[in-house]
Amino acid sequence: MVDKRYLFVVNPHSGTKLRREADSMAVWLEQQARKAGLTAKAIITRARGHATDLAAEAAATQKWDTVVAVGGDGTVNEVARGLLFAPTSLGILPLGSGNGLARHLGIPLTLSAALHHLFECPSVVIDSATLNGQPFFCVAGLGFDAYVGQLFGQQPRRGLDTYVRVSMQAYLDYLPQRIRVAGRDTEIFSLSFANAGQFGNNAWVAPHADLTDGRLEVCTVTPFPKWYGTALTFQLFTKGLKPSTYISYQSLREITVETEQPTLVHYDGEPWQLDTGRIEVKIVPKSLRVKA
Ligand SMILES: Nc1ncnc2c1ncn2[C@@H]1O[C@H](COP(=O)(O)OP(=O)(O)OP(=O)(O)O)[C@@H](O)[C@H]1O
Repeated sequence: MVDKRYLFVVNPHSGTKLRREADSMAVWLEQQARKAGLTAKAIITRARGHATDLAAEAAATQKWDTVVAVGGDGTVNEVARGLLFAPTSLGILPLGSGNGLARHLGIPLTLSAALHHLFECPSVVIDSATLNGQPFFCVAGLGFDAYVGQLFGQQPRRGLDTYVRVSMQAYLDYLPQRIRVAGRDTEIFSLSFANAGQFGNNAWVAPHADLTDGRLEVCTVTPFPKWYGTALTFQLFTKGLKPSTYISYQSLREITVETEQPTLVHYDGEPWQLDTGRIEVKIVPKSLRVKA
């Protein structure tokens, strides 16, 4: 059955385009849906968390078949957490900075193609995961990636160019951190919990990740010499990251990590300063219906 009723949730703080064009985007989306013979409403979010309230209400009332996150992975996260275990589907129009989940799912990146795809494609049921109870859908982690997420969140402007600048700056001042996993101490550059394969912008941290296998791909990067940074970056952006002296993978349903101090983590690129040194990450199999 093709979905007929669409609620578009537009985040005016995603990427670079929506900041200027959220109002006209909302009008255009409703028009396009009407032209396609569909029922639709577009709402611009008023604050962080608003998208979750809208999605949760849609799931509870079943007034909408699909709630569409119009934005990046942060918006996808907010909408998706309101739809967990509901018959209502998540849709994605990737207008953020990284768009990791959309890219993993093969959703087109141009607006008109993504909208056409959204109206035509079926839905599939995928896994989600939690980090200390906080749902995530793409990738969560600690170390360098969390530091980049924090610096990025502090920038007045989003977008790919900001990501590149912030990542390079972070690489210069980031210090590795010590963690304990299963009674073993390790020094890490980063530790990533991948439900989907990439952070966004085609940075593939776990090219083999499968959204429907009931597992997380845990990627540990240990501190590496400067010369290896170039090779690592090349592999990351060519989907070629693989086990090496500095990189290892584990395919797990859950993992507990301990840190000496409460640490900074990220979930789907959103920074989060924990108030505990214990990090529990778990897969939640088959928990989200998504149009892809
Ligand atoms: N009305 C709003 N006002 C302020 N912040 C908002 C609002 N609605 C959503 N947000 C927040 O905006 C942030 C950025 O959104 P999002 O992640 O979609 O964009 P992005 O960071 O540019 O893209 P990506 O995550 O793909 O890199 C998220 O943290 C989200 O919670």
